[in-house]
Amino acid sequence: MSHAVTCTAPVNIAVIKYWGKRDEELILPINSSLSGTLSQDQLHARTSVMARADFASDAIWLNGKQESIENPRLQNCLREIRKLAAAKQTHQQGAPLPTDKVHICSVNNFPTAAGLASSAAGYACLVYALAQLYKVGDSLAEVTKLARVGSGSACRSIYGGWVRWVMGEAADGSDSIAEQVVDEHHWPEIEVLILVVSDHKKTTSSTAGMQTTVETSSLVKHRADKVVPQRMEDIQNAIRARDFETFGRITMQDSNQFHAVCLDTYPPITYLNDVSRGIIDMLTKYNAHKGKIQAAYTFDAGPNAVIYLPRENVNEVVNLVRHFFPPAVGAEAAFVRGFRDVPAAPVDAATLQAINRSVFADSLKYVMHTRVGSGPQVLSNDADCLLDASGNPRL
Ligand SMILES: Nc1ncnc2c1ncn2[C@@H]1O[C@H](COP(=O)(O)OP(=O)(O)OP(=O)(O)O)[C@@H](O)[C@H]1O
Ligand SMILES: C[C@@](O)(CCOP(=O)(O)OP(=O)(O)O)CC(=O)O
Repeated sequence: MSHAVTCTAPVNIAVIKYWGKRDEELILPINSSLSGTLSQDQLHARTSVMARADFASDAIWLNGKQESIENPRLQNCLREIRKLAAAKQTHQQGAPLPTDKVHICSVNNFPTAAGLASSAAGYACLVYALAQLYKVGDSLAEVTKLARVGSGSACRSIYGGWVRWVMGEAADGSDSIAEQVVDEHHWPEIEVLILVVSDHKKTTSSTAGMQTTVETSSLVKHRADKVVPQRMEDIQNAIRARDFETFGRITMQDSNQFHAVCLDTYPPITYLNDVSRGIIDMLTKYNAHKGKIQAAYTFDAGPNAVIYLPRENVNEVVNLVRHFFPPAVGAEAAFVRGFRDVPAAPVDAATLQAINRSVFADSLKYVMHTRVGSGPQVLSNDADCLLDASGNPRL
């Protein structure tokens, strides 16, 4: 008898950053964090899981290639989910036995490990699918804890909309969970641009980087204890009130502080490059020229910019990007990709004059235009399964 489930899960991009653990094994953070979940129409992981008593061993295929199942993060997820299934004895309700082996097959519809939060979508998708398979998915709070032991930021991808990860206090991690603040329908005016910077040499992984920060930075303690708690309050109020001015200011300040803390790490960590700094400069001058925040940038552990902005500003900002960070000649057609067309148009001379910076051609790979979207979904059509009847990846 075989059991199989296929799910999709979204990427999330934090506006209050998670950076630093108080427990490496359980993945418990030193501060709470908050993110927007991005639409799965543009970015998602899709994962099929199948359990059978006669599989020789657990196995995983990622983007068409078999990977080691011994990855400790993966092992943590499998162990915790089986523990839960055994405790709840869900096999008596038709779920596989916790001792059955599982085959896992996953694909991302976007580049893996390119700083687009693939690990967040990947682990969220994996544990969400396993939770359905073992029939332990009733409490989403529990599922967020399972995702957390795969990758901290993954716990926020279990919900759509705007999501907070409450750091918790318990040593066993029982209260370190993600919760939805508001769903994806609350603030539909907000859209998202991801400016994918051409240079994708991954410098320092988030896991290693934040460990060195906690060991060496004195600023990070101040950030976690004194700055983030108030920002968490303020940004949640801003989201509830759909107050973009406050939301945008806190988003940019928190990104800036995260990168300041990286620089305060010894040896220092630099994730931003000249293109990233150029984007910050352009948006800072643009916002100043307009006299209010029109678009808010945030950067994770890499040079790519994520811009949260109201729909009414999307055309102008995309055309500013086309002006100051133009694609190579001939690459214009697929430069902006997303859920609707953003027509190329000249930006008015006064705005260009106010920004007054040199053009940085061929510095971006492409711009992904997306929005805030829903949490993980179960795909119930057999044709969506990535594994064939005998548990091998479908070609
Ligand atoms: N669909 C998936 N299923 C399971 N694991 C995945 C999946 N996608 C990515 N991963 C895991 O995440 C790793 C990539 O994570 P990494 O942190 O290097 O990149 P990223 O998540 O794109 O970047 P960042 O976390 O800095 O935004 C992969 O090597 C793999 O172990
Ligand atoms: C900068 C960040 O994107 C860091 C994400 O770190 P990870 O969740 O990738 O780290 P691990 O828990 O070690 O897997 C900020 C954020 O998403 O909050």
